[in-house]
Amino acid sequence: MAIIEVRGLRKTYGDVVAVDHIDLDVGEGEIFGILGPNGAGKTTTVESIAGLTRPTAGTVSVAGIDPYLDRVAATSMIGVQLQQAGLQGKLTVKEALELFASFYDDPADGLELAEQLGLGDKRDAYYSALSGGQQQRLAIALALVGRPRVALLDELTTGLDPASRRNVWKLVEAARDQGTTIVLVSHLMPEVQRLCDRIALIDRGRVAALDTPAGLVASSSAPTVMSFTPDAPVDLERLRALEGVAEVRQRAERLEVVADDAAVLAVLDLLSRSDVRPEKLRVTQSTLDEAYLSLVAGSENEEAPA
Ligand SMILES: Nc1ncnc2c1ncn2[C@@H]1O[C@H](COP(=O)(O)OP(=O)(O)OP(=O)(O)O)[C@@H](O)[C@H]1O
Repeated sequence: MAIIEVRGLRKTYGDVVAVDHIDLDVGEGEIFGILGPNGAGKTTTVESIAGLTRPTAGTVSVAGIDPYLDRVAATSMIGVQLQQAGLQGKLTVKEALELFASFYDDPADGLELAEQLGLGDKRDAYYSALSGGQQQRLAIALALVGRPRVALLDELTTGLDPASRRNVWKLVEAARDQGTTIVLVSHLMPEVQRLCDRIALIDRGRVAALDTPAGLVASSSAPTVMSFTPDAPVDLERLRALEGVAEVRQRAERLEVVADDAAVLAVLDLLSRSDVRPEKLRVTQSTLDEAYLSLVAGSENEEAPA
């Protein structure tokens, strides 16, 4: 069942069309990822789902309410981590967690959450005295402290160190296991691949693709590359003639065969019938990174994710 329904969402700022016409359904209990180039409209979409911005056209429903019009219900149901938390500098970590917990009926233990995010020794520190990464971890804690039905996490771990990133991933998974539906924006492919059940790829204000991480990889045109050292001469023309083989390259004593997934077995079969052993065989499947780049190819925006 969809807990978030976005229909025909459009948002313009003067002449700038931030979101063009977006339809999305996010199922209850899902971790749903939003990917896309800088300026594609991801934050605007998340802010619309949070009810923080008024759509120019279209509708947003979160558990049956309009989050822009019904602010009271939205605040008690949705936790939001924005790129700019905009907290008062003279609020301590503990005070901020207590304040945000007070918006919800059944909040988690804020200090325990702070501990899990490595902020245990910063409980009495002012927000303004935290480092950028610490402020970001606090923003994640504030989004999750209410055990909200829906958590919206924008640029989840951008700028966090690898250990903190893994802690955040565990927390996000734990929140989902406790029933929170999560929408996250990220530029980090390993993060999206590990966490997300489905991904919407947003490009120039529209949904360019929507699938599971594996589905996106499979549907992209990014190829598989087989690389091996043959122990005997290979008839390269016969290899090139196989269906699904796009290219055969000789790299010193190694051969690289660029092919679609289905052709891999045909290549191995031909080698076997020719009595050639493919030594040190490596098959590099296309990654989500490559799928992303092939799906947004042609975008006027040159910027790509890290
Ligand atoms: N308040 C605003 N006023 C004017 N233009 C805006 C405003 N907010 C966003 N935009 C424009 O709308 C477009 C989409 O912005 P948005 O922040 O949604 O992109 P994004 O996909 O989140 O980008 P990023 O990955 O860089 O965070 C951009 O062209 C941006 O300049």
